This record gives sequence, structure tokens and C-alpha cells, in this order.
Amino acid sequence: MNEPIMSVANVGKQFGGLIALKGITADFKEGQITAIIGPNGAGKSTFFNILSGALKPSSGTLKFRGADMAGVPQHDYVHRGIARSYQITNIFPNLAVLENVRVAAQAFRSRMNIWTNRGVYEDIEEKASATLAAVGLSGRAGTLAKFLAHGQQRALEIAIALVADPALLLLDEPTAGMGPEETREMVALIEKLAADRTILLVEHKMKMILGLSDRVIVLHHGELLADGTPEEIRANGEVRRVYLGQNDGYA
Ligand SMILES: Nc1ncnc2c1ncn2[C@@H]1O[C@H](COP(=O)(O)OP(=O)(O)OP(=O)(O)O)[C@@H](O)[C@H]1O
Repeated sequence: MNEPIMSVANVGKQFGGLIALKGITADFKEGQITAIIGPNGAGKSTFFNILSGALKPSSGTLKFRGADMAGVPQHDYVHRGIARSYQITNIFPNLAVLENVRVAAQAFRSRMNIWTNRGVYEDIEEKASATLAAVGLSGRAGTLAKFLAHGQQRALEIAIALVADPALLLLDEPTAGMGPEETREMVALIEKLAADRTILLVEHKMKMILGLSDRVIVLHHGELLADGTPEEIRANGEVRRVYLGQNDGYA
């Protein structure tokens, strides 16, 4: 359980003259919830995009289950077991909730196998229903996605990522724009999903992160400022200094 599922070594990213990430080295342990946090502009999104294959690093290496990902195109990440959710809504608003998941399941399956038959379609239906149940949306299966509450839309996006049965699920600010109640529900969902897979998330809400995560990585000015358990991060004076004055409930 404690082998790294993903590891980065000396990862850097430059955008023209701007250094967004500098020499990040970290291992992500199988079965853990790891949060990436840091103040605005710290490099969180850049790091997340590198981990999910959306960006290639300018330097350093990214390995998934020991395999170097340098030459792997992003669309192959999902077939290797890495799926991500998006901060920007990725759902079809005028399709029913179940249809959204079914389309995603079908797209995933048809890329895996061009030969489709009735049995496969039944599998897809079952997969879509089971995935919806996993995120607690079975009761809204027939509702058009646009009529879901914000928190339920975010859960639907996670369902879309889950149809690939990823071993590693990357969540981009899963509680963005949520109030306390929706945040609590999303935290409960993440904890439930973490029973079967490794989760890595980017977040802003420090207090929530310290309660949810097994491990926290703090970025600051593109560098790794701290990497440890929530207790270690809470006790870290440098992290406190960086967050001082930010009214996000760090306590
Ligand atoms: N595509 C890009 N082109 C040029 N500069 C970029 C690009 N993406 C990010 N940057 C810069 O890289 C730095 C890190 O940005 P990044 O978005 O990774 O930080 P962040 O920690 O996610 O910030 P936020 O919390 O505000 O989303 C910033 O200075 C940003 O302006």
C-alpha cells in the first residue's frame, strides 16, 4: 500500500521567461489523499496539469507506476489509470444526468474496443448507473444536468472521470464555489472514493484540506515549501507565515 503510484523528480516548468515550477520532487503513495495547496500563483495548477498530462514539464521526470510518462500523450493517461476532473464545467447541460455518464462510459469503452455489441451497451448502462450511485446521484438520474445544484454538478463531473475506473483520481478544486454544506458533502464523497483509489487534489480551503488529507504538499513561488502530514503542515512556521492574513480558516 505504501509504494508510490506516481512520482516526480526535479520537475520544472517555464512559460517563456517565467519560471512557474522549480525542481519539484515528490512521491504520491498508493491509497492516500494528497492535497496540493499554496497561495495564488504558487504553481498549483501548473503542477496539477503536469501530473494529469495536460502539460509536459520543461525539465525533470514524471513516473506512473514506475513508467516514464515523458512520451505519453494526454489521451493515453486515462487508459493507464489516471483521470482528472475539471474546474471548468465539463458536463452536457441539456443531457440528463445518467446520459452524461453514459456518454462518458461509451466514449471510454469505444476507445478501448471498436467492436461493440448489445452486451457492451448493457455493460455501459450498468457502468453508468453504478457510477452515478457511487457519487450519490442515482436519485437525479433523469434530471437535466443544468438543473442540478452546483455541488451536484461537481459530483457529476467526478462521475464522468470515474467511468474509467482510474487508480489515480486528480481533482481540480473540487469544492470551488461551494458553501459549507456542499463542501461537507463533497468532503464525504472524496473520503468515500478514497477507499478504492488514490486521490490527489488542488484546493484553496486550508482547514478543509487539513481535515481531509493524509498528506499535504505546499507550493510557494513555484517551489516545494513543505511536504508532510496535516499535523506537520499545521505546525510548520514557514507555511503559517505564507498563509498569514489569508482569511480561509487556517487553524
Ligand atoms: N500558460 C501560461 N503561460 C504563461 N504563464 C503561465 C501560464 N500558466 C501559468 N502561468 C504563470 O505561472 C505561475 C503559476 O501559475 P499557476 O496557475 O500554476 O498558479 P496557482 O497556484 O494555480 O494559482 P491560483 O491559485 O491563482 O490558481 C503564475 O505566475 C502564472 O501567471
